[in-house]
Amino acid sequence: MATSRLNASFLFPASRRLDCESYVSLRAKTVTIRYARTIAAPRHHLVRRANEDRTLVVNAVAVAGEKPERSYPGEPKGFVEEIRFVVMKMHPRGQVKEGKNESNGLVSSWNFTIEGYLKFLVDSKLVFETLERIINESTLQAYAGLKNTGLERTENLGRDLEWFKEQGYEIPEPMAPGKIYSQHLKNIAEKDPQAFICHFYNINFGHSAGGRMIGTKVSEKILDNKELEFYKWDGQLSELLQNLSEELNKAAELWTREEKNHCLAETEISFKFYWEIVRFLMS
Ligand code: HEM
Repeated sequence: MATSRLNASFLFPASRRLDCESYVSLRAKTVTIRYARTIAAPRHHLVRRANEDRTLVVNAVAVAGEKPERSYPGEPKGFVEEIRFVVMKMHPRGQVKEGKNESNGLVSSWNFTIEGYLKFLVDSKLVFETLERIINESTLQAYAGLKNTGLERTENLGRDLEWFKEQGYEIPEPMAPGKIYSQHLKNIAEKDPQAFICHFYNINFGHSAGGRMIGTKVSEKILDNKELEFYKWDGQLSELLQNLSEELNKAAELWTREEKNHCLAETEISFKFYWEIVRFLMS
């Protein structure tokens, strides 16, 4: 019999007494158990830790001959890799190759205009602003590690828009795609942290990947290679992203498989909503 590390999490009704052993024999491995309100912690020799955030970590004994649970693409590397896998499948193939300079794909054929780019920047600012305000003002434990990641973009975008204004351009008001996305974020922020965190991941990582690639092309084609603040970060971007990945993986460790799947399912909404903003760049 072997004892192995855990990745499964399990929500059980506070009213029911937990029968560790029967659960363990179903799943084997170590199990994280979250519960909604204080209950008598199950007195069982398998309980390793009962902490303030109402999580019990249990070492379970693997049952001989038990089939391993279904694993999800990316799962062994952590939950962020799972979301990444889902969102990458939503990208048309050419887009990713283009990002790696392997093809002259979709974005290269777009005829950028300052007018379209300004709409894109204004709506992006509204979305980042909403995302960042929610995280900063929320008292939800799930968002605690997402404050001050160094990836915040609102102020930088504000400086860029100021620069365009100084150049004599009129800054448009936010349009429907930005307003709709922002409203969606507000709607889910308090009641659905798994969905909200999906957007948090996609917006931050999407901007640092495809977003930067698009920014470079816009800059070359219509801004005389001017590098905007939107694409500048204090410190190493790779490090900031790595830190955020770790925080997101940590948050997701407390989720049930159903909650993780719910987060993954939100990816499609995130991609669609942000895509509507990216579309301002096509003309
Ligand atoms: C024209 C539109 C887009 C282009 C050209 C594009 C391009 C790219 C490229 C080149 C990568 C890097 C792939 C790699 O390193 O293997 C990437 C990654 C990614 N994209 Fe997009 N993308 C676009 C739209 C979107 C949208 C609408 C979203 C969702 C909000 C999104 C979210 C992401 C995410 C989350 C990643 C993973 C980043 C990482 O793990 O570092 N992308 N995209």
